[in-house]
This record gives sequence, structure tokens and C-alpha cells, in this order.
Amino acid sequence: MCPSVPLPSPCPPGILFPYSSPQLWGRAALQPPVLLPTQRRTFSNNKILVELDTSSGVATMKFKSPPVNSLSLDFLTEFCISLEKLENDRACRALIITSAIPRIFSSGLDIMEMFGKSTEHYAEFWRAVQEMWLRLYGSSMVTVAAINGSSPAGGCLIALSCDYRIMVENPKYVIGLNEAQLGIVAPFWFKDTFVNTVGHRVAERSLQLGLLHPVTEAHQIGLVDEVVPEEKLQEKAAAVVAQWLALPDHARQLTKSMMRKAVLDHMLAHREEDIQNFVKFISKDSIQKSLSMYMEMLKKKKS
Ligand SMILES: CC/C=C\CCC/C=C/C(=O)SCCNC(=O)CCNC(=O)[C@H](O)C(C)(C)COP(=O)(O)OP(=O)(O)OC[C@H]1O[C@@H](n2cnc3c(N)ncnc32)[C@H](O)[C@@H]1OP(=O)(O)O
Repeated sequence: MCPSVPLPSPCPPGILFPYSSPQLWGRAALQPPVLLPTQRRTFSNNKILVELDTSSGVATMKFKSPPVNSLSLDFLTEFCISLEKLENDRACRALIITSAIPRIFSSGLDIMEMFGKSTEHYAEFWRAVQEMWLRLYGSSMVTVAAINGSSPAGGCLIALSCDYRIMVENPKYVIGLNEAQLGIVAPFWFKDTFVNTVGHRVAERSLQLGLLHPVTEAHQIGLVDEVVPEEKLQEKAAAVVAQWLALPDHARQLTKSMMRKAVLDHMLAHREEDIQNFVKFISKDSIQKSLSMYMEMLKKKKS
């Protein structure tokens, strides 16, 4: 759905107004409370499975890209297509994002997409990362991250871009923006999304040290909103969605837009510059070396 206000191309559908069309806001919000039979619509691709319950208006999206749900260009493309489909579906009002891979929500951006490739490839990849964030952070749906595994860097960004985060209680799971540990830097819009969630001081320390927070700590600093046992995750996510959907869509959406607009506008205004920055930064020999060493370290850890 194209916006009424001109946007830098490509136009991100579903971005909260003033970009999105007011006709989208109503969705199923004011339907009378009649009891409808449960109806499911499913669509799937190689990387993602989506199930939409049209009677409740709640979609569940499961990442299923082994081994670790890394955000490759293909994954990001499929993710954006799925988000666009749901955003434009009047029957869908809420989205729960979770993983079908045991122990991993998402391992973040696929490091191989940032290593040993052409500048054209880096630019295309980064535009896809931006697009994913624009669509998710600017979504008019209620979005809940049901985090059932570790979620570093780009995986954490996906969770941060949702309205609410519920994480499974497990001493082995970690979450955070650990870019500094890889010798790279979280871009300003990752940082802004993080600051808007945990506040400036907590974000500054966590970003500078590239911290991956254990679940209890993530809860303490407000990076996740709730911690639950694995078997309660889906039930809790459904309850949170029901609570948020009890409000009129337009009021919730206007409020969400008010809270997120400045960060979204800032990124859109600097989108091309941000791509150029990324390409220049990631192409540096020293950064390529850091990424190579990090991948080596991951492999050694296994053996
Ligand atoms: C100007 C701005 C500039 C730059 C901004 C860039 C912003 C970057 C954002 C990012 O998201 S960078 C990615 C950060 N991600 C990580 O640091 C996670 C690294 N991975 C791990 O910590 C672990 O793999 C794990 C996710 C905790 C899973 O551990 P587990 O023991 O279960 O699996 P294993 O480590 O054996 O991994 C399996 C397999 O997958 C490969 N792998 C893991 N993560 C990635 C990844 N992000 N990209 C690509 N590949 C990844 C790993 O190497 C193994 O491969 P192998 O089987 O071939 O050895």
C-alpha cells in the first residue's frame, strides 16, 4: 500500500502513518464480538512459516532456517514479503514472531553476507536489512517477539522492533547487540531502537561492551518484558496479544506512531547515506579481518 506522503523509494508498505493509508487502521477492530469458527490460513517459504488465525486476527510467524536462523539476503527478502502480506491483510491485526529451531531465535545478520563480497552485494544486503527494520518497527500490527532461544545482534534487533518481548527462561540463552565484539558497530537506528527500549545509560554500556545478556539480566534491564518457562511461551504470547488487541486499533496505532516516528523518519532521511556508510565500513580490510577471525572463533568453539 503506497503512502499518501512521498517517500524515498522503495516505498515501505505498512509503515505507520503518516506513511500508511488510514483505511488500513480499522482492520477487524470494530467487528461485533460474534463467535466465529477458527479459520487458519497458512503460507510458507523456505525460511519462514506463517499461520494466520482469521477468527482472532493473530498471525504466528516461525523462523525455520537451519542451522541458526541467520539473516541472509534470502531470509530477509522472505521476511519482508511475509510482513507485507500480513500488513495488507485486513484479517490480520497482530503478529507473534518465534523460532522453529531449537535453542536459537536468530543468530543475527548472516556474517557470510558481509564477508568477501562485492560492494554492490553489500549495498543490496544492507538495503534489505533496513527494509526489514522499517517494516517491522513501523508495522501497524501488534507485534510480540516470543524469544525461544539466543538472539544476538540482528536477532535482538528483530525482538527490539516488536511491541513486546517474552523470553524463555533458560540459563543458556543470551540476547543483546554484541556488534562491538565482532569489531563492528551497531548503526544509529539499531542504537535508537535499543535506547528507546532500555534507556540511554543501559544501552551505552551494553553497546560499548557488546554485551550478550543472560535472560534474567535482560529482564532486569528491560530488554525483555517477561520471562516464562518454555511450555508457557505460546500461551503467554497469546494473552499479551489479546490484551493489546482489546484497545481500538486506531488509538493504539496512533500512539505507536507517536512513539516511533522520530526514529523512523531519521532513518528514512538518511537511508542512502547509511547504505554508503555500511559499504565503506564493511569493505575495509581491517573489518574483513575482524569478521574472518570471529567466524574462525565460532568454528573453534565447536571443536
Ligand atoms: C556501519 C555499520 C556496520 C556494520 C553493522 C553490522 C551489524 C551486524 C549485525 C549482526 O547481526 S552481526 C552477527 C552477529 N551474530 C553473532 O555474533 C552470533 C554468532 N553465532 C553464535 O554465537 C552461535 O553460532 C549461536 C547463534 C549462539 C549458535 O550456537 P550453536 O553452538 O548452536 O551453533 P554454532 O555456533 O555451531 O553455529 C552453527 C553454524 O552456524 C554458523 N553461524 C552462526 N552464526 C552465524 C551468523 N550470524 N552468520 C553466519 N553463520 C553463522 C556457525 O559458524 C556454524 O557454521 P558451521 O557449521 O559451518 O561451522
